[in-house]
Amino acid sequence: MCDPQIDLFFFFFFFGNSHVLGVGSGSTVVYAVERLAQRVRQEKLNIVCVPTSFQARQLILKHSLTLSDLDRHPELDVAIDGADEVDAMLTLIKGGGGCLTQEKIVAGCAKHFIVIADYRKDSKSLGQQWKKGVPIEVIPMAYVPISRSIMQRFGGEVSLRMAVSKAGPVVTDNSNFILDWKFEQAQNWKEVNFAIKMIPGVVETGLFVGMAEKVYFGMEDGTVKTRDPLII
Ligand SMILES: O=C[C@H](O)[C@H](O)[C@H](O)COP(=O)(O)O
Repeated sequence: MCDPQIDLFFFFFFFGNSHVLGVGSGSTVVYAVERLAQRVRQEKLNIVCVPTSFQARQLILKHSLTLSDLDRHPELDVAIDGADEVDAMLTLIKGGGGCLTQEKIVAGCAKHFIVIADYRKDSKSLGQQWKKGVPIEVIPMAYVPISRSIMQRFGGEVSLRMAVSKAGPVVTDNSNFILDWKFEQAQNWKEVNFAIKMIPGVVETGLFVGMAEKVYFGMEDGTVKTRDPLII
């Protein structure tokens, strides 16, 4: 993501100087927060930031931005976040880094939800680019029945995400487990998201349907492509 496009984004959404911003998680958001911090310092903007994860909170503190939460700021002007995959309708897969639940809550509280991603996340249909499946955050004691239920109803393979530098499973910022559902074919993502959420023990899915308002793709040649939803 090049700076001019990030500037365009900030110009568009921060035309005043007092805003509440949701800060997403992952590696891409880091660039946006760095640029935001520069602008806040240079222009003395009054921006309050609501994090979507432990990582986002640390990022906000590292850059001496003003940290807030949904208790104090339940309505946000804009939330900015990365994605693991974005399809033609702006349906997203998120949660590759295990942070989907707080991200969805914060995005849902924002008037505008903007996604920044590199060209490798851009696809026509979910599953073309992101091969690790749809992340689903679950209550630990329910991970086996939930896995079985998803496979029986929707096919594919569900696996418990295992930690890399720790024995056992990944534990989320909310003390839950993550399942990764490798689906076999494109689905009606709105219906599937709803159906999975209805399974007892499911906390949230990494399917973000009808939420993103605009996506900025950083392209290989340094240019930026934008996409607005075809249907919301
Ligand atoms: O769990 C992680 C979040 O959903 C991230 O926003 C997503 O994985 C994209 O991360 P990155 O910008 O590192 O590709």
